[in-house]
Amino acid sequence: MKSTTPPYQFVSEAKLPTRFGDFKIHGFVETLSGQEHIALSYGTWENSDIVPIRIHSECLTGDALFSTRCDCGFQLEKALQNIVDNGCGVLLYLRQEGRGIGLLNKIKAYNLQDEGFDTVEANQHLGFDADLRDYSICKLMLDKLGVNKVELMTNNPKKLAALEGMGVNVVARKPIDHGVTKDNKHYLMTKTSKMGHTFDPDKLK
Ligand SMILES: Nc1nc2c(ncn2[C@@H]2O[C@H](COP(=O)(O)OP(=O)(O)OP(=O)(O)O)[C@@H](O)[C@H]2O)c(=O)[nH]1
Repeated sequence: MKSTTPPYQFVSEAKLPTRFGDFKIHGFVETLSGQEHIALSYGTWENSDIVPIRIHSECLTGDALFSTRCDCGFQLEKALQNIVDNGCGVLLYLRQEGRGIGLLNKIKAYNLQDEGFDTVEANQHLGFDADLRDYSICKLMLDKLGVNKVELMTNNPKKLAALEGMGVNVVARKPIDHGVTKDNKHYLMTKTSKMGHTFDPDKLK
């Protein structure tokens, strides 16, 4: 009999105290590619509760190196703070750097943006679609954590559609239009005009 390998697997979990509060970290892997992803959880909930969650795509430059040319690091901090303030919640941290093109390609895209391309044109000039991300692992992560109903922190309607397409009950969207800097304003305006992001226009003036 042929055995079917699941596309994603849970691997392990542990305590993760942070500057924001005491989280747990849960590790997952894409079976075929070996790509690793993590979830952070805070507090407890019942199956029927609405749990605030953020799906955050890896951004080494913004999340770990304090870059101000995107809003990623600011959003990551805001999401963790929101979760702690709420008393419970989940952050899915997906290792899909550079909207899926990888770190070094993102640096190439930044190089093109330094020359005047916008974030979408730069990807396309390198031969990539504007956004290559796949959210299908989120379902396993949320199932493993016992999350059925969510309030999603995002400005990106594609994340909402992806979750709903997998059968996750998205009860509400919480905007996370946070972290506008002089260095990322043009980037955020491009995401709004070309990638369908919703962003409070007053914050981009
Ligand atoms: N290719 C490319 N990727 C970028 C650029 N700037 C940031 N990124 C990546 O874009 C992704 C942003 O992820 P998120 O903040 O989770 O997603 P988002 O689409 O902005 O949606 P929300 O923040 O949820 O509203 C990360 O993977 C970053 O590394 C860029 O100029 N080019």
